[in-house]
Amino acid sequence: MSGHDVTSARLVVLEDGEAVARKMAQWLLDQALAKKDGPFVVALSGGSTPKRLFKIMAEPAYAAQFPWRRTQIFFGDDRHVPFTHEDSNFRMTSEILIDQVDLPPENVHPIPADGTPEHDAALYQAALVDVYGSHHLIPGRPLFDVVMLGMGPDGHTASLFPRQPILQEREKWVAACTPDNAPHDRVSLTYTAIHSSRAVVFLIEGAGKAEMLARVRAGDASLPSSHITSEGEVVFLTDKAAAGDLANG
Ligand SMILES: O=C1O[C@H](COP(=O)(O)O)[C@@H](O)[C@H](O)[C@H]1O
Repeated sequence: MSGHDVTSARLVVLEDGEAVARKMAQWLLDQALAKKDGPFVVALSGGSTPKRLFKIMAEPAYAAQFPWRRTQIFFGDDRHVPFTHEDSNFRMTSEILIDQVDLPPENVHPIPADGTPEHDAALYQAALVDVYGSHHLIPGRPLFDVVMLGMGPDGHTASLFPRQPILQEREKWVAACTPDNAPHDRVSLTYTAIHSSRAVVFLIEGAGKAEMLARVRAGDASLPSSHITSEGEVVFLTDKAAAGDLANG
């Protein structure tokens, strides 16, 4: 696949998690305002890292500037649990961001969780096809403007977990995954869908992720995050603690 990968990705190192979240919020606003042809389509990450970003995006002064009505919100992955479950990425994002801003409900696309994971993955792909307007990904016409990603301590990103068949999926845009080292069945964007993006941005914070980030930057093929590509740009936005020695070079 042509485009950019994690070894050539831009590394942006900021003082701390607050600075990372503020930078990402401003960058997202700039991208959204600059998008003139069609909707601004974003895939959000889950877990704990994006919470600070979502709080900033819900602040009245920020939210008033954001073009919510022409923004389509998707999720990079979710745990296959009811929307009310404490581990649901959709629940977390709704409470902190979605319910606080002027987003039309039809612009918000939670990953369904009431069928089998495989069936719900197919439904989610259909929702993406609907917004994209084609069953086939067209190079030069990305599915997403921005895919936000996190990274787990095992090198997983979205719900692309080590040792799982989803890592080999190249046709489907969305697939099910059952990690052997983390709770819950998952539904996740595949590498193929993530690649169809103008930009992929990893948000990575904390000293606990420094070793993993260094291995991913070096292209360690055993880690799922190392295989992320985008037909646009790939960026790591990190705090000093996660960047470790990479901050110096
Ligand atoms: O399970 C998940 O983990 C990753 C990383 O989460 P974090 O808590 O370390 O920020 C996250 O990006 C993904 O969306 C989530 O489902």
